Amino acid sequence: MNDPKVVVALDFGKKSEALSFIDRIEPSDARLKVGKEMFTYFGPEFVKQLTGKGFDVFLDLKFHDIPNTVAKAVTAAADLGVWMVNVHASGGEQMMIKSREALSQFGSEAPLLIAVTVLTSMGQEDLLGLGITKTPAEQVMSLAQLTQKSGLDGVVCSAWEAEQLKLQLGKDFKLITPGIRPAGSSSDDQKRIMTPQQAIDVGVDYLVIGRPITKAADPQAVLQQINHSLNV
Ligand SMILES: O=c1ccn([C@@H]2O[C@H](COP(=O)(O)O)[C@@H](O)[C@H]2O)c(=O)[nH]1
Repeated sequence: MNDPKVVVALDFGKKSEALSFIDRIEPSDARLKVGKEMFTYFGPEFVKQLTGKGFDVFLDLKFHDIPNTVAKAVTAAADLGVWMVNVHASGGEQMMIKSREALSQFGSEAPLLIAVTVLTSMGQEDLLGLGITKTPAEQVMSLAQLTQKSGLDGVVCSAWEAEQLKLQLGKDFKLITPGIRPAGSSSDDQKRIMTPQQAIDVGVDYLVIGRPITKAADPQAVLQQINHSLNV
């Protein structure tokens, strides 16, 4: 598979567990996501270890700060050689534009720059708690429109919003969706979920999958089953 659709969220508690999984898969099987937990424990060296093995790494640190700080943070991510990096769309247009501009110096080597819209662990009630009266779908759409206007490559959203986003923002605007659950697996703390096959069918570009793989007795076997079910 030349363009693996699955991005495994490497939320392993121990580095040794992550490495033993990685040693049993190929870069053509999956891309890897390093998030806040593993990055905080193991830092840039861990990311370099993964890129050194030939894996595409999505550095999921969801930067959200003033424009200057975030532009420098995404530059540091690009210096690490990651495939994709993200910011929070709610950081606003100026923050996203400055980040996009900061990556222009990397030319064709620049990582994909995407923005988080509404976390997949959130539903209508959670938005109301923040004083947001839009539905999750409406809020995702307005943040995605702002993201596209700011020149970014795509968004993190749930698969529930994918069809409408592709329709309104075009097929080249990348959709990366956590909240993916194979049929029968626990939803954990995710609220807007879909199965891998359904997500591909509604037009998602990359599926972020963590616990259904990382908590399995045989993570490599589960990944292969998911890839097989996708038939891509
Ligand atoms: O809206 C979002 C944004 C990021 N995530 C991250 O994706 C994985 C999902 O892991 P699962 O175990 O498959 O639930 C995790 O690292 C989150 O930090 C998200 O879930 N939702």
